[in-house]
Amino acid sequence: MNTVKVRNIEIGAGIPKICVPIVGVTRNEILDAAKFIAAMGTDVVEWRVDWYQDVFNFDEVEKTAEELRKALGDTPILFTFRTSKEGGEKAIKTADYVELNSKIAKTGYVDLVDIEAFTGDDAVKQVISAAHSCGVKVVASNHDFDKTPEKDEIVKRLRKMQELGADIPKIAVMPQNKKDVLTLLSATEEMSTEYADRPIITMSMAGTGVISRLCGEVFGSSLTFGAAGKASAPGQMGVEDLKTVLSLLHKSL
Ligand SMILES: O=C1C[C@@](O)(C(=O)O)C[C@@H](O)[C@@H]1O
Repeated sequence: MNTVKVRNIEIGAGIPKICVPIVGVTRNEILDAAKFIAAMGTDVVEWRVDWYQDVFNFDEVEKTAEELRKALGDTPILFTFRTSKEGGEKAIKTADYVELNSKIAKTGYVDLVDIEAFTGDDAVKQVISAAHSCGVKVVASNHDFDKTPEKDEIVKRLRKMQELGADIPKIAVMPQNKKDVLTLLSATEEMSTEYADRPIITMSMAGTGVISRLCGEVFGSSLTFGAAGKASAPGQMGVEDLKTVLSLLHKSL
């Protein structure tokens, strides 16, 4: 199993890494959140840029990214535009989405970019190759905020992300009952032991799915999202509690 190294964090090795999202609307809100998170300490920060009011002005995005990098020191930054069709705040034209992700990768201010895997294979490959050409890693993602697909379908999507060349395949699904959480965990176990040659990230959302955000080290998910202030998705636990649970489990494994 290959791991993914970003700055001094090795995703896929040992205890699952904690990623804290920033969902500020203004530059000040974003930087205040960054300072708060930096003081608290986390493995990775996700900038959910779809929340940012100036996201369609790419020069402003770059300026904010530069400030964000300063505020976060050496903490790796994951840059994510979550589109409205996958549960995010805004819609974006595919050409702009590719341009935004490619441009931000080139700045050197971010370490990872998130590309929604079902944007279209050409667009996904374009972002992956732009990111890789400047040493930026790619998380390919897929979200279902209504339901949990069958196990085979979840595995199929994760495998497709790997085949497209993403460094880290990721899927977030909504459980309608407890069995759906088992389906997600079972797909995670199967993908990570039988098919993946790289780290993967999976989660079952909301309260019913919260267990899946804690047991990644057992079933094969390498990173978990935790909230510091406003959560970016249902079911995210506070970072301090998350750290406690992950380390308790780690000690007993
Ligand atoms: O893809 C994900 C996972 C997530 O949706 C979650 O359920 O924790 C939170 C998002 O901010 C992130 O981009």
